[in-house]
Amino acid sequence: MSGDALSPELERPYWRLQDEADAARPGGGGLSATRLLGRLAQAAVPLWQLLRAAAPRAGAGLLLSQLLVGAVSAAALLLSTRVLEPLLAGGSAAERLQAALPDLLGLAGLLALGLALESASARARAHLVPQLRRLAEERLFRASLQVDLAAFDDPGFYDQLHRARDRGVLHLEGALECALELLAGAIAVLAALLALAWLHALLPPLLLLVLMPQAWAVWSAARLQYASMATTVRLSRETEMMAELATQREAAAEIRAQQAPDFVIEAYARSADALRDHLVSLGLAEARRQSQGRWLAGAGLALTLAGLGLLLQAGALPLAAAGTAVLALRSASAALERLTRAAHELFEKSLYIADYQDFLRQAEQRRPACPQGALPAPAQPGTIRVEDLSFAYQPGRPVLQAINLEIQAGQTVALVGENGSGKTTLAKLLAGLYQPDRGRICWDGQDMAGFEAESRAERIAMVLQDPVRWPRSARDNVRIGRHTRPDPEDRALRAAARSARADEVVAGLPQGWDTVLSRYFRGGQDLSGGQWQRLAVARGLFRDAPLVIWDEPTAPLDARAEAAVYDSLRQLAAGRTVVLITHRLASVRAADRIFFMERGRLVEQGRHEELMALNGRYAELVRLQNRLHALPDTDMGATHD
Ligand SMILES: Nc1ncnc2c1ncn2[C@@H]1O[C@H](COP(=O)(O)OP(=O)(O)OP(=O)(O)O)[C@@H](O)[C@H]1O
Repeated sequence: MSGDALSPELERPYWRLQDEADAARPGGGGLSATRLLGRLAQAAVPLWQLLRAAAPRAGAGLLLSQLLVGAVSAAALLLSTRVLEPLLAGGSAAERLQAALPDLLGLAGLLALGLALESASARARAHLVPQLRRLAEERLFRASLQVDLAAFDDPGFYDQLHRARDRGVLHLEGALECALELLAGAIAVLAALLALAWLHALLPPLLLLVLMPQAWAVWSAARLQYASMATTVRLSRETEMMAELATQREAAAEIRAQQAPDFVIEAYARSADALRDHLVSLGLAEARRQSQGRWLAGAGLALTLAGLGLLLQAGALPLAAAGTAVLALRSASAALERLTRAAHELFEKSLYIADYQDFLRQAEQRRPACPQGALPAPAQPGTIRVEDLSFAYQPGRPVLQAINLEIQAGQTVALVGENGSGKTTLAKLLAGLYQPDRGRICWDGQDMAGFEAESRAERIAMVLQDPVRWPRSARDNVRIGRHTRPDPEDRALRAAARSARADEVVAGLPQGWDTVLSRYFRGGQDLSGGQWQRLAVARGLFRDAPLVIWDEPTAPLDARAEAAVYDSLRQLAAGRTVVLITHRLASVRAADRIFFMERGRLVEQGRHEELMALNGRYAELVRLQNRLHALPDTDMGATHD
């Protein structure tokens, strides 16, 4: 990676922020008040929906307590005037105190009520915030687990998912805090304004003289941050990428082997220095605005006090009301600061929340459609016929073209061909993981797209080329093949493991089947590539389905384990349909049918002997492999037959 700024491609995933920041630049529309209010409202809607779903009562209780806190503080302000009136009147101190006592007690009661409401609202928040996160996360995971597999091949969708996961959920949680702060601040300012309006109609405008400069300072600082958001995000991303490389377990060995620590540190320092300089200049500009705001607020305060003095002198305002006005001024200005800060933060978070919402909407559209009148798939998939099938991951770049083939029920067939010829893709279509762009796949004459997705998946066991290494126990790694299958005393589990020679792997683990297979956990254990593969094969065997699709099941296995897997495959084949993808042509000699693929097309098919007699592409590959293993062309070089 060069030290220069990242390529536009790497920045693009955060296009939303980029667009927003562009809009904030001169001529880009700017951060208008309507834009801000619109964004805040947009963020509030999903928050409110989540709150209602997570804990409707606690949510409503929280809102009510916030409103009551505002009402109590307005009442307390008004009562302060009545307390001040006798205190500022003539008479001895004892007489004045006695006259003020009832209202003083009332004021104390109101303050106590305010405190009780505050603590009730804090308790409700403590309940709500984790529940909100939990629900938001679950919605995200459910949505991503339910989308079509093809969605994961769309870089836009995949990026959106990660933005929603990495930032959306986190910011939703923070946004709730901000929204509550905003509400509390707004209610407190409103309460102060109402209380002052009650005392004298001229007091609210006087209060605004102090509040407006303060609001202006926070607002313009927010605009500055907003305008520089794209730069901040880009530089932070660069820095984070390097920080992640420096701390990742996966990269640790290679960084050392390539003697690259200095390279990583230098790359980190370049972007981190730029980020630091950018943040410092932004911070200084913000501080300038804030201090201008403070000076203006000071001037506003002087004007307000002068106005109060004039009202007092003219006898338009009693001294007690003037005292209350000063109290209201202090409380409103503190509340305004809270409010503007919360609004600013909520605005920033609203961008991420919009990402989260967009993702959920997209995911909903990407859910596989359940066809009207879908039927349960037959218990035993009969003859499988692929008719004129074509498929492309990206428009205009076909990976499979006009495939026609037939697999009889109970046959073991092999898909062979060079790298990238489309074998895995065809296997995934056979498994229903992708839908053909053209043509169809029929089970006993019925288009498999018309079967209920769940029941269709039930009939298929698939071991993929690069199986998932579940960071769970060894037992879970096998049982996940059919986790709901009752298996008293692990009998089926152990049988599957024996067939895949995974039992030997488990015997060497410190806690046997209960060993957690991940070094990320204390006491966890990692396995070699071949050992993982044995577990994956056991997983496929444990699944015990009538249609079995094996994609390179033995690639990383040693000869003994490979022989064991093929033995089990032969046993497994009885009564099942097996589709085997392999580059080891020796292992497909006994297949009932071999399909040879080339550049997305099916170019040859037949039994081994037929294809050898044809002397085409398959025969050429067989001869090549034999030469590699120094075997005569008549021999298939089977190591385990
Ligand atoms: N998810 C994907 N998105 C886009 N293109 C893909 C995707 N998966 C595979 N391809 C492309 O489709 C073509 C066929 O890939 P496929 O994995 O089906 O081939 P294969 O015959 O199984 O290869 P190999 O023998 O190397 O496993 C390749 O050109 C590959 O780059």
